[in-house]
Amino acid sequence: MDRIRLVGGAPLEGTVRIGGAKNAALALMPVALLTDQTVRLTNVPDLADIRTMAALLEHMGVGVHLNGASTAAGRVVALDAGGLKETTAPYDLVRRMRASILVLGPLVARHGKARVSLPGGCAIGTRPVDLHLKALEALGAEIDLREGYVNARVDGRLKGARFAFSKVTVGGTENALMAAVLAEGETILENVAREPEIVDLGRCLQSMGAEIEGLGTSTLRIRGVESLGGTTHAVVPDRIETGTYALAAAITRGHLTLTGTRLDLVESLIDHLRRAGVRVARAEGGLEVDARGAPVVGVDVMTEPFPGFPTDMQAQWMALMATADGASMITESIFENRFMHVPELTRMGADINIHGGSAIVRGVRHLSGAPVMATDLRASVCLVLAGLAAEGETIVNRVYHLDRGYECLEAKLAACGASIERLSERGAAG
Ligand SMILES: CC(=O)N[C@H]1[C@@H](OP(=O)(O)OP(=O)(O)OC[C@H]2O[C@@H](n3ccc(=O)[nH]c3=O)[C@H](O)[C@@H]2O)O[C@H](CO)[C@@H](O)[C@@H]1O
Ligand SMILES: C=C(OP(=O)(O)O)C(=O)O
Repeated sequence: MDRIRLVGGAPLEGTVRIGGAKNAALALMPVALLTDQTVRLTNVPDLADIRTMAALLEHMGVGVHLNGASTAAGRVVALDAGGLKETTAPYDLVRRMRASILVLGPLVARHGKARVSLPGGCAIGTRPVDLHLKALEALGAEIDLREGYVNARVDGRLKGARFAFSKVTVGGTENALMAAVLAEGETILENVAREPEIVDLGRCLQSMGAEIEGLGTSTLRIRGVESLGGTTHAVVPDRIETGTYALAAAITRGHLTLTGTRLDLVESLIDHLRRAGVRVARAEGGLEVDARGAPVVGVDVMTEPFPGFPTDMQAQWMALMATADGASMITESIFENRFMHVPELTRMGADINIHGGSAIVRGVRHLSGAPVMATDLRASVCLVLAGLAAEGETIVNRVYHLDRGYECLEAKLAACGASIERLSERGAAG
């Protein structure tokens, strides 16, 4: 299994190009199931999760064409569901990636049936999909759970309805939205997620002929149409990749320009960074993060649905706070088990205590490099950030987590002066 070797201490300096958002692309790819015309996505990141979604769609008979290697403008993926032959998402593919559940809404809306393996929990929490199912039932789908699978069917079309989510859910909103666009009549979805990935999904659907009002607000009004056409759509920039590199600049007290991204996607994070003492400014095609000479101070955060501070940035923020002046409290309100990075950061010399859903972090003068391992994507990248700031060598194990969400992580960091390399299975640099 590959590992990442880092030697910390160098302030990063340079430019990083931010790719398209993994979490937007994972919702946009199943959109192809809603039409028999071609859906062409640009700015698609080259990531393990994208390949898993491509494999799942191919298994169903969707033609998936990647334009080869990544280019400066990201990958183009063309999806064609004209020859769909299968409406089952098998356990073997779903267990590799929870976002596979996003095929459920489109399948039942356009093909009247779907059999999708229940994704189950993962390292960060139990992560039920009850609200996805309730929303689809409200639209008239008959759903039963058997042998670990969700079986959904409807005779004819789904029917528009009013449904209020009891809790804000990104995936639940995406599934309901993709189902409602082909339902008969009007659907009103209340208390929906407002994440930029939902807005991106909605805009893509609109470009295919869907009638949606309220994108970016907590109520969506959808007038169902009989069919949707093809489209070409550019995936929104990845705000979590943006935030991660912003914190790489901050934790190394360096200076990075991030291109291909937008400040409005990361406002809450930027607000917290500025309060910590880091300078952030809009730059041509992106933003500039300057922490040179900054005495980074402790700032509390609480994770919340967008536009609040993202749970997917909580671990990286903790790495920064571990090296800040003073103490901070980090409260995780979305997932019940998202502090797995704490014991590993502690092994690197961080001073962190967990009290229920909050962690008290007391900044230390120096972290020290160590062999570390994490059980999820953002926890793993938080250890990379800690390693960039630590004295000595850090080895991050289980790199496959990083490959789910960060394209060319080592190359992007090395180009800005980090001492970082990937060690292949046999220990040679690769
Ligand atoms: C592929 C993707 O886009 N993943 C993101 C998505 O995950 P995902 O869509 O799985 O996260 P949700 O927004 O659905 O989860 C939010 C909370 O709602 C709960 N819940 C969710 C659905 C449901 O039916 N019942 C229920 O109780 C979850 O357990 C969690 O506590 O949003 C999360 C929250 O911003 C991010 O951390 C993930 O990176
Ligand atoms: C939690 C994440 O992804 P997923 O929902 O696919 O597990 C993430 O991107 O941080």
